[in-house]
Amino acid sequence: MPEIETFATVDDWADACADRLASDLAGAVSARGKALFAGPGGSTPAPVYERLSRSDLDWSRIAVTLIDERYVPETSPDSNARLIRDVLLQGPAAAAQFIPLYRPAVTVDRAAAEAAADLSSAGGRLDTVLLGMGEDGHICSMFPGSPTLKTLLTPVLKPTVLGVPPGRDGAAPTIERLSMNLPYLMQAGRVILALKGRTKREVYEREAGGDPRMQPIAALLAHAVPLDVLWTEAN
Ligand SMILES: O=C1O[C@H](COP(=O)(O)O)[C@@H](O)[C@H](O)[C@H]1O
Repeated sequence: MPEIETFATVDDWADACADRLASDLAGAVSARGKALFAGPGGSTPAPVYERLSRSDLDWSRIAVTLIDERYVPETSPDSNARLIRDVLLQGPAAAAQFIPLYRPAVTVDRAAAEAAADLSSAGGRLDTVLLGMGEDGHICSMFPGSPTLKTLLTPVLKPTVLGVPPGRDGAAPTIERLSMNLPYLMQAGRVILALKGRTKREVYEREAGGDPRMQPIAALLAHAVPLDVLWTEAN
């Protein structure tokens, strides 16, 4: 299990996350002339996105996407794309290409297939990833106990984006979603799991010892995802 790196303040934690992402993106641009980044939605990433958006990078060579999304248009307050546009794709970072997962389509599965094709055209392999985790242990839209979890956590499939139906009997997720699968994280250059608050640390430590077929955190550890875990107690 990777060491949990502890930061005294949210500022220190967000600086460290943003510095590592910026360093990975700069390295990829320098080595290949382009870079691909994927990040989460939710309440965690805003201070990291604010800092990253101010990084001195050749943003015109960087493509930005999401690790997961609710199946809603950007006009919805639940849209992860909206967070990315409002917080990350500002200032110098406005020059980046944005590849949304959501697009209007006949079904969420069709939208997922189109998003996967667009990502493949952009190079496919993620140079660096920012990952959040819910207090129920979900990462991306891999919800413990949900019907699509087993497929999302299957390590031998190709990296792709899948449609995620709502859980049964009101279980999470409450609406349709799109999610990268585990192989997408396995082929990334680096995955930074950004955790805030004591509860999330406890969930991470508990889930790490779980069954990799059922617990997303256990799957990250079992399948050699190149993981940094950065935590601050402050919420
Ligand atoms: O549903 C989601 O939640 C997780 C965690 O969100 P947080 O509010 O606890 O930070 C997030 O990583 C994911 O991208 C999002 O779709």
